[in-house]
Amino acid sequence: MTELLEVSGISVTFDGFRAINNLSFSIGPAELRAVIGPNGAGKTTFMDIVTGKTRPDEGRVLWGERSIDLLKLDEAQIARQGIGRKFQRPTVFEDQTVAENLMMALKAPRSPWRVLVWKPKAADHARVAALAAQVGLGEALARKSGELSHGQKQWLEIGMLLAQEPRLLLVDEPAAGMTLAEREQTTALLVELAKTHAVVVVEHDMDFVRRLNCKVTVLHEGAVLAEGSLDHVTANQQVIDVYLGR
Ligand SMILES: Nc1ncnc2c1ncn2[C@@H]1O[C@H](COP(=O)(O)OP(=O)(O)OP(=O)(O)O)[C@@H](O)[C@H]1O
Repeated sequence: MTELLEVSGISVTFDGFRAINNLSFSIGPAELRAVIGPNGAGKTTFMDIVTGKTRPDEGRVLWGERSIDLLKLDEAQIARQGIGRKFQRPTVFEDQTVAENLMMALKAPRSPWRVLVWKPKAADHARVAALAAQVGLGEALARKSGELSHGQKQWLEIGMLLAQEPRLLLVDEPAAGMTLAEREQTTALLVELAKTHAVVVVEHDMDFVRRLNCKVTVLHEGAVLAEGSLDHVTANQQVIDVYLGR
């Protein structure tokens, strides 16, 4: 398949409530996509399904050139396939420096006994410096993460995700709580990343979505209500009724 991720006809019911209802979604290997929709539309549940946290009752989730069936894999296996998720609240280790946080996130040996004896090599330090530069923290390598601004912590976390070499990044409300300057830098970072990755951004801030200048998927009641450019979806009367016009 030419898409990196292809989700078709998924549904999930919680205690009789259909949170996802015959949802289909696909994204290419170098594509930026914004997912918007009212509270309870199913955005989080959709990401939970892609990352293996929630199992759909029906439907398919296929991944990569070999159309791997992600529904057969557990969360850790899906992450290893190259799917990274960034939650809204940053979870960096505040007592560690930027460099230390990035080093911990590198694709180093993970078996318990090897981790104990693992010593970063010159190439690992170079990779950490490159990751920091990529997310705009090149000058902040030695700073304690707890001292960073909210926006910088978000970028550090994106850097830690990138350290795992994902092909798809799922990013939840990256602009929340950011200053205008930080939002602009975040836009530039996501646009740049999407030249070489699939990037799905869940966001409520419509100004931020407009600046992303990408295809938009509108979810409502667990299904795709509209898809296309932001101008296209915001002209859709149903989208206005259920989301924009509130
Ligand atoms: N584990 C669960 N058990 C029961 N209901 C759930 C569960 N998870 C989600 N839901 C329900 O499914 C619906 C979709 O929720 P979801 O969190 O995916 O929406 P969302 O679009 O992410 O909303 P928001 O913008 O508020 O984050 C909601 O009505 C929610 O209450």
